[in-house]
Amino acid sequence: MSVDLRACVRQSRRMTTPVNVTVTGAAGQIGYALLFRIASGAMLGPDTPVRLKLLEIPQAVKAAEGTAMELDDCAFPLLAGVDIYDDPTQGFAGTNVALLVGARPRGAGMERADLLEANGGIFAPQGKAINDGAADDVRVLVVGNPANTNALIAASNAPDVPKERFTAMTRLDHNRALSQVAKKAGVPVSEVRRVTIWGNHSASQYPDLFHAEVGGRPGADLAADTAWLTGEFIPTVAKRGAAIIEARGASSAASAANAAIDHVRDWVLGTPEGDWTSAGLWSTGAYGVPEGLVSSFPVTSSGGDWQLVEGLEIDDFSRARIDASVAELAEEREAVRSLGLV
Ligand SMILES: NC(=O)c1ccc[n+]([C@@H]2O[C@H](COP(=O)([O-])OP(=O)(O)OC[C@H]3O[C@@H](n4cnc5c(N)ncnc54)[C@H](O)[C@@H]3O)[C@@H](O)[C@H]2O)c1
Ligand SMILES: O=C(O)C[C@H](O)C(=O)O
Repeated sequence: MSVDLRACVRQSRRMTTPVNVTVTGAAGQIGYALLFRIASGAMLGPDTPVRLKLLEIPQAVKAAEGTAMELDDCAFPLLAGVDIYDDPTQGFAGTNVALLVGARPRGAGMERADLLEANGGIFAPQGKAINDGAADDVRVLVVGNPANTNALIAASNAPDVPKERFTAMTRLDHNRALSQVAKKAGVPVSEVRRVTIWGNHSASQYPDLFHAEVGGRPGADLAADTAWLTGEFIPTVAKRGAAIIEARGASSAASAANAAIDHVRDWVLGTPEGDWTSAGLWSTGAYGVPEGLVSSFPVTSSGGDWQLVEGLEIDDFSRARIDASVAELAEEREAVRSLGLV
């Protein structure tokens, strides 16, 4: 019998029933930065036991076993067990939270969309396995790139799971925007609220300050510095992934894992009063984004569900940028249609 995830979290606190969390790509860079924090309680709260289900390709199972040994060695009080699979059907059986990280990262000079063909094929079978075997309350976060379109592929292959349970990660972009704004304004990150990432997790994304509040002042005051907005802020946030690959020689890992934790924690436990965050959601047509694209929107969460922040005024400057990113999402959807993935 299925149970609602929030009820499961509440029940876990009383009875130690673990929440099943599947992490794909568990032996990868992000997996290594993610698993220990999930097991410590950072994602589902300090009283909720978790059972980790690690899904890897056969060649990486041994490395995943090493990570599982280290998880054991941490003696996390909340960790009820770790199982390792190389078969999606088993990896997603009974799962309540699925973090789809496993996919190839881009290298220097590539765009995330260049990964569509290499990675797209991973998400159709995983969507089917989630459809057939996950718990009825399953919540899915796609991290593997191109994240929005991979979420679209997974959701399209899971016809029995409500579309709103499939999300793509733009929380890293959101957090990057918070930091850039805080630095510019000389305020702590905690004083930056209601920033929005619109569109695709790609260089076309639009980080929007026009509804933000920064140090108690309207974000529009900062955005009025057009040279900074268009010459620094937007490109710095949108191209940060490439800048990190260039500097580190590998794509972001700890910050991506942190963003995944933030995303799921807020989804399950709720967003703070008076603020919102950004997440890639299946569009129902809001803000002119065509239905059935997975696009980033401003969202709050309560009761274990995302709610779109509605009624924001979108001026011509923002409209053009949202439209450009959404057009890219539509192109990616056409590309995966032609590959037969949706
Ligand atoms: N959305 C975001 O903000 C964001 C941020 C950072 C990275 N990413 C993406 O996350 C993905 C993972 O990045 P990484 O740095 O951990 O890469 P990585 O190469 O270090 O690890 C990827 C892991 O996935 C595994 N894998 C591959 N195919 C799999 C499959 N079918 N099932 C299960 N596991 C599979 C690999 O064996 C490997 O261990 C990349 O696509 C990267 O671009 C997204
Ligand atoms: O940019 C990448 O390819 C990795 C990731 O999506 C990021 O934003 O850091």
